[in-house]
Amino acid sequence: MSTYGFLTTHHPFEVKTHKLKMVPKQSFLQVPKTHFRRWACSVTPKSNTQSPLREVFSSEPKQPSYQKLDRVVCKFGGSSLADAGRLKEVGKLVRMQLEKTQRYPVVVLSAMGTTTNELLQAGELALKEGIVDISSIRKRAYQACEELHLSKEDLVDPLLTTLDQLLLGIKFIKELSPRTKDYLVSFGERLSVRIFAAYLRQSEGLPTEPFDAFDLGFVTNSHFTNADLLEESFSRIRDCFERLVQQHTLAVVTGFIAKDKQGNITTLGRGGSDLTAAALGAALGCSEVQVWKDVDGILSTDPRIVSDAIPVPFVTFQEAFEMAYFGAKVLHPIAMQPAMRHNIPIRVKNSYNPEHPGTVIKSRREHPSENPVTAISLKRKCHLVDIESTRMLGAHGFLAELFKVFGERRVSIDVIATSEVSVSLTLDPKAFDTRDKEELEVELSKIASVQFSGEKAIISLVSNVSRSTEILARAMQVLWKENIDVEMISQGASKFNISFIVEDTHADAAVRALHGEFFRHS
Ligand SMILES: Nc1ncnc2c1ncn2[C@@H]1O[C@H](COP(=O)(O)OP(=O)(O)O)[C@@H](O)[C@H]1O
Ligand SMILES: N[C@@H](CC(=O)OP(=O)(O)O)C(=O)O
Repeated sequence: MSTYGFLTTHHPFEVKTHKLKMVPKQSFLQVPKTHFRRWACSVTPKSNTQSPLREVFSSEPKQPSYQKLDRVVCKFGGSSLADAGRLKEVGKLVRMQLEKTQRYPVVVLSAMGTTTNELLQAGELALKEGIVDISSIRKRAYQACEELHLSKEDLVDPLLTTLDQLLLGIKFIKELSPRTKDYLVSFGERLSVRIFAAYLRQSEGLPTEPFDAFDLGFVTNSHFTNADLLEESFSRIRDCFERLVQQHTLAVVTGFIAKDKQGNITTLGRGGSDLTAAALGAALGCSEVQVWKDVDGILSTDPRIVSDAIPVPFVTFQEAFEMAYFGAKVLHPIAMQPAMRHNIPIRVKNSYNPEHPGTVIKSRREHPSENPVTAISLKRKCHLVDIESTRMLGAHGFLAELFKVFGERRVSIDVIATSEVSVSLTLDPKAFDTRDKEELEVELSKIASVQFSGEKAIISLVSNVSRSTEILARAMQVLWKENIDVEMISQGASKFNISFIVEDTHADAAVRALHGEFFRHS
């Protein structure tokens, strides 16, 4: 076999033609044929797609029509806010920013430490065991208040009492809907901004005010647990900021949460505070959005797999998006969207090592990178679905019907490989539940024979795809030596990504081997 076509897609798309790309034979000569089983075809993003990403990644950056604020947005995630000691450190970083720019930054906070997970666990416990227990959340909030010399009665008790009542409600009604989950997890961010703003005001003497993002114009649709920010949010945020936040006020805003048009609290998906920060930066025309984490910026791969992963000084918005979408937990995938549209750089910094320059994310690379691979990301526990048409449909009709089934259930496809009548694709198990899976199986089996297999991993090389021959040859050599079978291979329509599907049990070894190959001399 000497011709192959490749693609990746996660946008809504239409299939145009099976445009196969020639790949020189010699690049695969040393790799046994059995090494790959699935190949991908070329898919073109649909021009009238509703996807917000489509608009972002196809359009030129817009210049804000309003006056640029020389303010920066500083977002601190849960890993930077584990306890009172960390809140003090973050306070120093905020002061440093103020001294540097002589302007108050806009601060965005996530929930402290692992509060969001604990809130979700408390919800499950109330639902399944009828036990209402917020002790870990109360303990963290009380300890922070005590160590920062703040009054817990005024600051956190009202919220904790409401949280207790909510869990009692879950216990008795025996229901924990996505809407209730969003209300439940919102307590994490609402607690942290109140504590931190009070600390900055009381101990640092700064004119600080806490704000819930929904009071500052953040409005979403009603897709609870993973809501989309509505376009009108941007003008609303500007208006609310002008009305509610004085020039001499340091606003501390909740990340992650918003409200829908009916007034229900919604959330922007796990890790969504990054998006809150980017949206604020875009709406207010800030000069930079800083995202403070517990690592020295975006690293060449997940440091929990490769302990000597190295910081990547520069990535483009598209590269950062590909990384985040394909599993790099460091940034929320959609966070790049507003920043890119308004051409606002995002800087990823380490709150534990503030001197380190971190990573800058911008529109364009000034100098081409020497390394063909920018970073490697990993998305685990994916489903691989093999679908073969059982009807006499042409490729267009078959694929159209197929994608309608996924589209109607809002299940997005990560990686796909097609021939005229058979398709292999991967699905993120977090994007659908057992009922969705059953429904998908029923609907798909009306037009095709379907086989789901779980426990697969997508390894993505975020890379310069114009060097794909070299990248593929080197990657395949390495995986072959490690005896790792590649079940599917796909080259991004975006031109920034080459993905391999392997057994989940081989994922760590594959990432280590690939990292060794592409970052050995860095
Ligand atoms: N490529 C990567 N670069 C940096 N960090 C990564 C990468 N992949 C995974 N991570 C993980 O992401 C974590 C930071 O993201 P997260 O915990 O969401 O931060 P925060 O809670 O501060 O927003 C790091 O501690 C690291 O373990
Ligand atoms: N607290 C939310 C939102 C968030 O963005 O968190 P973090 O910044 O810690 O990833 C979560 O845990 O998902």
